[in-house]
Amino acid sequence: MSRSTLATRESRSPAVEPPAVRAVDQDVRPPAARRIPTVLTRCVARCLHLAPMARSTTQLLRKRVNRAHVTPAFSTRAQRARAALSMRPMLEAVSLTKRFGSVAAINDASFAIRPGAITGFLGPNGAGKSTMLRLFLGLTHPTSGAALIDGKPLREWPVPSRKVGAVLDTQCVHPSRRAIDSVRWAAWLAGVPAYHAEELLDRVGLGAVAGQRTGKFSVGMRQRLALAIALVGDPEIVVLDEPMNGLDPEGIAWLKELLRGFRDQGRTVLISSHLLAELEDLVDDLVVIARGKIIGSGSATAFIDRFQTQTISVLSDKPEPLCAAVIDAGGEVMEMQGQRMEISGLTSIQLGEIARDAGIALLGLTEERSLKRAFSEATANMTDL
Ligand SMILES: Nc1ncnc2c1ncn2[C@@H]1O[C@H](COP(=O)(O)OP(=O)(O)OP(=O)(O)O)[C@@H](O)[C@H]1O
Repeated sequence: MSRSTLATRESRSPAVEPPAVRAVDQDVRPPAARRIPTVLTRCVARCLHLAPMARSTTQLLRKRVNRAHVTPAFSTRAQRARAALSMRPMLEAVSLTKRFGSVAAINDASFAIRPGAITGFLGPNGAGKSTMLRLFLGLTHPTSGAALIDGKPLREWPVPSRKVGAVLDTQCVHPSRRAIDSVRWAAWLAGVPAYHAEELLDRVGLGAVAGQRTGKFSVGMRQRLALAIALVGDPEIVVLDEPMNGLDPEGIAWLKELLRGFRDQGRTVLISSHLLAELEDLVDDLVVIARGKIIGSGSATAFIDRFQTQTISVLSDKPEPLCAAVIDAGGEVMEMQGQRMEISGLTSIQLGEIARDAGIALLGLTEERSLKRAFSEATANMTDL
C-alpha cells in the first residue's frame, strides 16, 4: 500500500486510530524545538522500516511526534497473554506470492508462526527470506495473498512499533549521531516514549558507548544498536535478519540468551540465519524456504526427524572387516576415512551386535543428528518434495 493510500485509509477509518489519541491530538502540538533535519528523519525512518507508512517525511514526523505525546500506556503483557491463550498465529503467510518480473521470489507460500516461540527462518541464498520478512513488515507489497501480523497487515495496527520490532539492516543509523540520540530519535519516530533509551543501550551491551558517534562502530556494535532501535516500542514480535553476522562467539551467546529471555516473556521471535549450528539449540520451530517455496514448517525436532537420514559415526581398528559386515547386514557405508566410518540404515544397537558377532571392537560410536544435516537433505531434495 502506498503512503498516500495509508494516510487516506486512516483518515477514512476512525477505527484505525484509538479515539483517545485523536481527541488529544488536537490539543497537543510537538514543540518547535523538535524540528529535526529531513535527512536524519529519513535515516531513522529507514531503520524503523516506516518508510511506506507515511506520505512524506514531514507528515511522518508530525504524526509520530503527536503520538509520542499522547499514546496511552500500552498493556503489552496482557496482549501477549491473550495472544498466547488464543494461540492465533502471530505471523501468518496466506497463499503469499511476490514476483519481481519473471522471478517468483515467493511462490504461493503459506505457513503460520505461533506466539511465544523462537522460529528459525532458513533457506539457501536467494531463497526468498529477505523478501518474506519485508512482506511481513509492509516494506514491499504482495503480488497476491497476504502477510498477516496477529491477524491483519502490520499497517493496520495503530502503533506498528508496539507490534513488531525488526532488524533487517544494520547500516540504518546516521554515522554522525551519537548512539543514544539514534535510539531516542527512533523512539520518537515510532511514537513511543524515549525515556528508556539508555536502558535499551545497556540491555544490548552498548551502555558504555552511548555517547559515541556511530560512524566508527564495528559490525557487531551496529548489530547491537539496530537491536536496541528495534526494541524501542517494547514489541510483541521481534524479527531479525542475520543478527549473528559480525558478532564474536561471546556476542552470539549473549544474543541467544537475550532471545531466550524474550521467549520467556511471551514474545514471538522470528530469526533468519545461515549459522545453523547456532540456531540448533535456540529455535523451537522452523520455517524452511527454497526457491520461493515453503518446504517445511513447524517443530524443529519434527523437521530434523523428517529430513535427516540417521547416520552413525563409528571408530574401529578393523574398518574393512566392519565395512563388509555392515553391508552384509543391509547397512550402507556413507564415508570411510582411516578408522572412522559413517554408516546409515542401521541402529546403533544393531551395529553393536554386528561388530560383536564379527569379533570387532568398536572404539567409538556417535549418532549424528543435526539441523545442518537435515537442512542439507531437505534443500538438496527439494525437487522431490
Ligand atoms: N527488488 C528486487 N528486484 C528484483 N529481484 C529481486 C528483488 N529482491 C529480491 N529479488 C530476487 O528474489 C529472489 C529472492 O531474494 P531474497 O533477497 O529474498 O533472498 P534471500 O533468501 O534473502 O537471499 P540471501 O540469503 O542471499 O540474502 C532472488 O532471486 C532475488 O534476486
